[in-house]
Amino acid sequence: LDLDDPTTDPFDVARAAAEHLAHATGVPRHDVALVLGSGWGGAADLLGETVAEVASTDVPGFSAAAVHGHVGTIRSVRIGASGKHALVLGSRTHLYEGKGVRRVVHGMRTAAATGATTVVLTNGCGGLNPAWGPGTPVLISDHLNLTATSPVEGATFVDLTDLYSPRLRGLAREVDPSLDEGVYVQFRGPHYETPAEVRMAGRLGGDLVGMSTTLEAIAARQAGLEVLGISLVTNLAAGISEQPLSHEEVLEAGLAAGPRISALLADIIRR
Ligand SMILES: Nc1nc2[nH]c(I)nc2c(=O)[nH]1
Repeated sequence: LDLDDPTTDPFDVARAAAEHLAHATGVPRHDVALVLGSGWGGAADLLGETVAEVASTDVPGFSAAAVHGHVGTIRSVRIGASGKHALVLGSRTHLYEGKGVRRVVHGMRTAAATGATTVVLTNGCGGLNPAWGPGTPVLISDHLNLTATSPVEGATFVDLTDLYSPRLRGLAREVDPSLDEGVYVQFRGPHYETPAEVRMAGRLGGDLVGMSTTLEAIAARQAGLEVLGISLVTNLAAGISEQPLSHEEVLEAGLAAGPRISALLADIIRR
C-alpha cells in the first residue's frame, strides 16, 4: 500500500492506518482529531489522559517527521469524563517538504477512517492585523488556497461552503467571546512572504498568512469531517510593522500564549 504509487487509492491507505491505530492504541473508534501546529503542543495534556502513543513512522502512509531527530507521534487521548477519544496528530507534513499532497492530508483521511466526525486544525501564522500581537489566537472563518494545488483527485467536485464550521466557531466563541476571526491564506513556502505579497494577501481579503491548513481542511471536508480552524499569530506578517520583530520575541510570545490557547482548545473540544 504505497501512497506514492498513483494506482494506490489513498483512502485504502487511510483505512489501513486506522486499522493499525485501533490495534496499536486499543481504542476502536476516535471521535475528534487534533492537529497541533506551532505553539499548540501543550493542548493534548490539558485535554485528558493519554491512553496510548504510537510512532507515526509505524503507521501506514505517515512519513518521518520533518524535524530531524524528532519522531512524530500519534496519541490517543481520553477526553475527560466524556469517554470520548481524541486522535492527536503530533506532527504534520507540509506541502513545502515535497512529499506530495497525499501525505499532507493523509492524517485527515486516517482520522475519518478511525470514525472521527470532527477535526480541529491549529497552526502558527503571521498576522496582517496590527491589533493581533504575537500570541493572539484567531478563529479561521474561511481560507484562500494560494498553493495552486488540491488534495482532491479526479472529477470530484467538493463543495467548500461553510468549510470552517459556523457551529464550532460559535462554540469556540462561547468559550472565549473575545476571539476574533480571520481569513487564512496558505502560501506554499518554505520562504516567508515579501512585504508586497503580504499586501497582496490583504488586498485579496486575507488576514493571516501561513504554510499549512487549507489543503488539510479541503481533504477533511471531502472525508465528511466537520472542521474548526484556529491560528496562533506568532508574528506580524512581513512589512506590517516597521521594526521587524526579533525571533526571540516571536518565540517567547508563542510560549507565553501556550497555556491560554491550550486551555481554550481543551475547553472547546470538551463541549
Ligand atoms: N507564510 C507564513 N507562515 C508563517 N508561519 C509562521 I509561525 N509565521 C508565518 C508567516 O509570517 N508567514
